[in-house]
Amino acid sequence: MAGPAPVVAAARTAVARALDDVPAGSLVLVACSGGADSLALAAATAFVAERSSRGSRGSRALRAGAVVVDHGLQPGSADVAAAAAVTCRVLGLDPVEVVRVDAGGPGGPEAAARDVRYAALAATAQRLGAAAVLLGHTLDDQAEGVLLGLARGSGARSLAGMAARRDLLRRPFLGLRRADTEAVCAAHGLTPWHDPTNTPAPGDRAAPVRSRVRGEALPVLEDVLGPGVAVALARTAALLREDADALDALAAELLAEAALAAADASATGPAGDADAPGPAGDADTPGTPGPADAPATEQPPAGPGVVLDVTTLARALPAVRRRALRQAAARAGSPPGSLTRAHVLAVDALVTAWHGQGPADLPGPVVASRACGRLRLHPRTHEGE
Ligand SMILES: Nc1ncnc2c1ncn2[C@@H]1O[C@H](COP(=O)(O)OP(=O)(O)OP(=O)(O)O)[C@@H](O)[C@H]1O
Repeated sequence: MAGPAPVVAAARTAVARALDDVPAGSLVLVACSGGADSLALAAATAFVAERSSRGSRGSRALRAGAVVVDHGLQPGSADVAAAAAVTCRVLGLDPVEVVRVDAGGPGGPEAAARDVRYAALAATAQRLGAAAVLLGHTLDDQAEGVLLGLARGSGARSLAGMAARRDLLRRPFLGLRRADTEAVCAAHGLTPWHDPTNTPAPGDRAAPVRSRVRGEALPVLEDVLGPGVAVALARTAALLREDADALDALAAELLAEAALAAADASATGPAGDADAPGPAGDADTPGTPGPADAPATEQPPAGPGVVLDVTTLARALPAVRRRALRQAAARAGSPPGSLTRAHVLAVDALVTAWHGQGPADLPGPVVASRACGRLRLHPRTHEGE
């Protein structure tokens, strides 16, 4: 007997690999919108769970269910969600839950819907005791995100795109194309729902920007640069993920080292010699602490927050140091998504271009200030400090 179509087999293999560390007996949940990607994922996951039950002495090795989130943003969304849930049950997934959310939060409709969706998926997984939540993002989704990130001037972490695994979340289809998931659905006789906002009319400036990247920008790039642009963008994400992971690890080490050095210095008394401004107009001189003439009244930073040794920070490479400062700001209470490069450079200048400038204001609100060879990042108090 002929086996499944190659694309069906590829989808099943991708799901099985994504779940290879999930303990026997676990429940895994497919996040299903009813679109082609997540319906194909539901079909592949149902197969993998069913097959896992055959080789495990009667007890099901894996249980697979589904969560359908109804954002209530479009007329008929409840019907779309109900239809997706029915299809998931027919495929053999159990339990299947429809979760209604209120997507009217801040940040624009797309961002708000995404935030409440992820929160609903996490809450449902916790309530049902699921070991993993599977998402249907494909290589094309990854490529679109990288292109958007490039156009917005993002750094390596953002260009690294979506992780194949992060906490409970798994994205088995990052190596599959959107056309593959359509083909998997067709092979199973499934009719996916096509979200009308995903296919806006050309030039529709009111359409979600990601849909326009998908429908207009990427096709133009493929036309000009040749086919393979999406694959190349996804490869960029994979390469930068390795780089960003390495740099983040180095930055975390630097942060720990700089915090330890600051604590050691505190234990041995105020430094008092590293904070006099350098020569006037010398703001770009990197990493050169000024002469030992700090005002006698200056005290080392006190109170809560993150305290770091400036000399340790100044020795590091800019890419590592600026990441460490970003991590420090986040630790002090700055929402990472709100920290711009300008914010990070302002804190970096306190380390490498010190000329007695005042504190740097960061989102949170958090304040970064330098005194006695130490950099302190802390939540702004109501006294305005
Ligand atoms: N309403 C929803 N309910 C549950 N999961 C969802 C929902 N919307 C999206 N997801 C999950 O997030 C993934 C990516 O979402 P995105 O909005 O990019 O969907 P998409 O590209 O339209 O995918 P699909 O074809 O699966 O709808 C989906 O494949 C699915 O796993």
